[in-house]
Amino acid sequence: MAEAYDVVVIGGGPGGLAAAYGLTGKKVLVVEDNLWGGTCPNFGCDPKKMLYGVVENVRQSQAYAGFGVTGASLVDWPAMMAFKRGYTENVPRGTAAGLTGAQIDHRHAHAEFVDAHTLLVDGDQVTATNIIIATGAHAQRPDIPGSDLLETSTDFLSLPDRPTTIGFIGAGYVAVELANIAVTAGVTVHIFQHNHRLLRGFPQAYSELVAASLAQKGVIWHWDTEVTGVTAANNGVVAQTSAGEFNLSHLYTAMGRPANVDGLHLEHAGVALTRGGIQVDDHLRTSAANIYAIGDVAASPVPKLTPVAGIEGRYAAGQILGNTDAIKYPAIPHAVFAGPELAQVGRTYDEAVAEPDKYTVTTQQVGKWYTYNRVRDEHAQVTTITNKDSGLLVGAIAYATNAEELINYLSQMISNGEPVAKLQSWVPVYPSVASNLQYFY
Ligand SMILES: Cc1cc2nc3c(=O)[nH]c(=O)nc-3n(C[C@H](O)[C@H](O)[C@H](O)COP(=O)(O)OP(=O)(O)OC[C@H]3O[C@@H](n4cnc5c(N)ncnc54)[C@H](O)[C@@H]3O)c2cc1C
Ligand SMILES: NC(=O)c1ccc[n+]([C@@H]2O[C@H](COP(=O)([O-])OP(=O)(O)OC[C@H]3O[C@@H](n4cnc5c(N)ncnc54)[C@H](O)[C@@H]3O)[C@@H](O)[C@H]2O)c1
Repeated sequence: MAEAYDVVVIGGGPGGLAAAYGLTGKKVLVVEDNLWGGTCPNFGCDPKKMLYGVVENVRQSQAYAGFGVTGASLVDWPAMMAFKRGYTENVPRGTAAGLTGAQIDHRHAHAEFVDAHTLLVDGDQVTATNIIIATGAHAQRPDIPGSDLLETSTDFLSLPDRPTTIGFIGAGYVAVELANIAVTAGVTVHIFQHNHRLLRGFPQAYSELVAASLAQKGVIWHWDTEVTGVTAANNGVVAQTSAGEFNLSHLYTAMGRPANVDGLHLEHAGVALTRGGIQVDDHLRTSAANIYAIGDVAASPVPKLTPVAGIEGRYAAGQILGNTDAIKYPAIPHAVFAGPELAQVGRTYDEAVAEPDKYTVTTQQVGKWYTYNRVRDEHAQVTTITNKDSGLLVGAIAYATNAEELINYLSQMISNGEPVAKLQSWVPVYPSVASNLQYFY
């Protein structure tokens, strides 16, 4: 007989785990067919930022050359990867142990739908009143000859030895962040982008600062370039492109991350797809009333990030426990770890300049300010967007060393609707990222 649960969660990443831990009092099963913890701690944010920490130290140390630091600062690739593995290799076991400790049933197995209340979990039938789909996303592959020779960010993040020459198809988050790690470590890096725009979600002027910084570090940009095919070579691959042929040790696809829906048999449960993933309403309910979709797999109108998957997981759990409010997202900050970081939150630059009667947009070159001068960050730049009626901060963009921390503070002020006057009665450590806040707007 099929085992019966109140809720089955498909996917043991940040979204699925947040949902499972939020379902207090329910009989829950979590099913994961790869590594417990999902993309972020195994193949995404966390290992990426460990490598970033190493190369940021090199970049910052180089910035002080002639200002008190002498001698070459270089990346030892195998040691950097061993440092990363020291963290990642404990993630799956630790995550599964957490579920055991919380007495949440979990199975390392593949799940697929039989109908809206029944799943096949590695061949066993399991029934559930509610099902939460939290299956994440995967790297898109272009439809070109030799596509199977392309590697992904997951392969990059476990490269045991430093490659000589690599390429990325695409100029979004993944390509920019991994190219920065590689080029700072002494690798020759090519980026092939089919148009002339990187980091689409950020204001163009800011994205171009990142492009210029990467070019200065040695990244070779190939704008308006299509990769048309890939063939195997002795020491790697040859990329055929509209700009000619390139011999590369590795070529990575970084063209976006479509939803993981293959093999789920959503059609058996009446769950509809749309552009961007599984169609959900403002309660994260799919077209099947008892089934929710959260995180990267859901076509919810928010960036696909770990904190978003967490918010959506906790929200879906709350719905199953009886809450009926529509989901309301707070201001969601995001950052590209590009050495230095480009980060933003809230109302976007393009939205604000389109409504000059409503918003004041203030851009300041802050490289000569004490805070940025002391970290040798001469190109630092910050834009704030305020609402003309209320005077409140509604958006911000920063390109600076530790921009992610600056944006975290500004994000808190936006979410809480705090006026700048509130900063007068707040005492941050001086000098620090926070001690500048009142001067930005
Ligand atoms: C290189 C890289 C860097 C990133 N850096 C950042 C960052 O700095 N900050 C940030 O906020 N976000 C970052 N992200 C995005 C972040 O990793 C995702 O937004 C987050 O992991 C989404 O969580 P999720 O639970 O929705 O999906 P996932 O973490 O992908 O988890 C889904 C899980 O479901 C499992 N699964 C899929 N199908 C089935 C099935 N049929 N049966 C059972 N299990 C299944 C998968 O194996 C996977 O473990 C990065 C992503 C990448 C690739
Ligand atoms: N720091 C972070 O928060 C972080 C880091 C990495 C990934 N992520 C998440 O992962 C998602 C996926 O990242 P991504 O970089 O794969 O996608 P992306 O959507 O950020 O960028 C995709 C890039 O590929 C380009 N592209 C698309 N088709 C192409 C083609 N045929 N030829 C050449 N270029 C092509 C696009 O123009 C774009 O520049 C992000 O949107 C984000 O949600 C977040």
